Amino acid sequence: EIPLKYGADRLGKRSDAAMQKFRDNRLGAFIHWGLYAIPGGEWNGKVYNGAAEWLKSWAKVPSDEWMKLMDQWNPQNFDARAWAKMARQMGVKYVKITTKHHEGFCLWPSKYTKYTVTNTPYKRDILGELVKAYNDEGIDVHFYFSVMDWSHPDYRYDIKSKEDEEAFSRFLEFTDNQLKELATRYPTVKDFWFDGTWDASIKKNGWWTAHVEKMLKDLVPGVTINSRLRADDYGKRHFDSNGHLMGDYESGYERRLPDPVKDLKVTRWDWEACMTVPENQWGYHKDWTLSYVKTPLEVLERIVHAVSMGGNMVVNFGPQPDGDFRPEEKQLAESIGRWMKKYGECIYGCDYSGWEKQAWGYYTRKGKDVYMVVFNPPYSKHLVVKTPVGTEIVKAVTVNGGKDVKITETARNEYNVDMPDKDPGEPFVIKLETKEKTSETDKYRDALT
Ligand SMILES: Cc1ccc([C@@H]2N[C@@H](C)[C@@H](O)[C@H]2O)cc1
Repeated sequence: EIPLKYGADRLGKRSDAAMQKFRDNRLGAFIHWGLYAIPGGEWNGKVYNGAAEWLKSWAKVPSDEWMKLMDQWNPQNFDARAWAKMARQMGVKYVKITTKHHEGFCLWPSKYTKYTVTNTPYKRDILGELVKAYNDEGIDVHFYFSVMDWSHPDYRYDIKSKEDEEAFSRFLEFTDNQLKELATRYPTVKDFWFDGTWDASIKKNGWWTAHVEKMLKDLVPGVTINSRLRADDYGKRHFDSNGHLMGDYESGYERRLPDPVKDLKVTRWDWEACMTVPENQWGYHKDWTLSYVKTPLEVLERIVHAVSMGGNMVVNFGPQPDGDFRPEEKQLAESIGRWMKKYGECIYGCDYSGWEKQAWGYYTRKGKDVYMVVFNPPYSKHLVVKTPVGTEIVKAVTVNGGKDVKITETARNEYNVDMPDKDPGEPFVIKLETKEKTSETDKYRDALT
């Protein structure tokens, strides 16, 4: 291994209670809310089909013109308690909120910039109201923070001169101040999820990313930090130059998931995926017909897929400029919540099973219990299960029904699990109780080939 000053400061998964809670939460929601919600993807009469929160970039709007949107920031239908109730009903255990996205507009009254909610007709501390409302519902709050800040004159994409160096040094101090402000104003924050850290300017300042991780962990004991913040001595990001994960969990699975067969390496570390419901809209876009919009079942499958590989899943919501949610997102939350109420025990506190994936769906595991989450019932009416060597199935029951399900041993470490008598008409869950195999001898003979 090569010596590093700013590489991973820990090998292996964190094992403290705060990280266990992060892991057990499993299902989160993203809130992308900022000035970009006002134009909603349209500028000067032209609708752009790129990500709505990047409209300033697509339409090449100068920052001072873009920030004039603050005069229109007045979300009269914003109700933090209603947002928190919707999150509880969806069954999310945490919410990640964009405190400041690339545009530089702050949802909290930062004293380090004029681009905040204070200087809008609305005035109120939206972030503070959301932190309280979510926490009151027993929901953890995570802060999304974009290091790249299009509104700040000292931001630099690269460091090519002494002037760049001096400006960027001022920018890093400004960023430190905002992060300290967030950590001290909202001490119940459980996580910082950094974005906007891919530019050369950050890669050349790996030391600063290590300093931010340490500063926040000193200010908020137990807080978790995503790998995307981190660059090492050589500008290597997420995994340091020795291949060790930096931060507390990998945060590279944005709008994509690891393959359940080819990418099993991810089960060795903690990771969290995040996803959009349309193809690529994080912020509010007025026209969702411009790309495919995932159905609740397609969102659910991604949630289960992530948990089956020992990861978390964060489903994105882009609130409207008036502070309410679009009907499609309310329906999604309601639909996922209905499923979680019945079957959520296969998600919360669950992890990778170590069992070989089958076509009918995904496994998750909690202790000695293995859950079968069935998305694709087979014409054979038998769900094939292959247990690891030394493990046998004692019992199978339906979750949310408690009915026994017949299991037939078909070969060594192979079983047919019957489908429930009545087709649930939706993805359903069977809980397998397992135990270590008592005897190694059995009636099966391997072929001689
Ligand atoms: C190329 C690109 C850069 C940044 C993003 C941001 N990361 C997501 C989590 C959103 O915040 C999106 O704006 C997406 C694509």
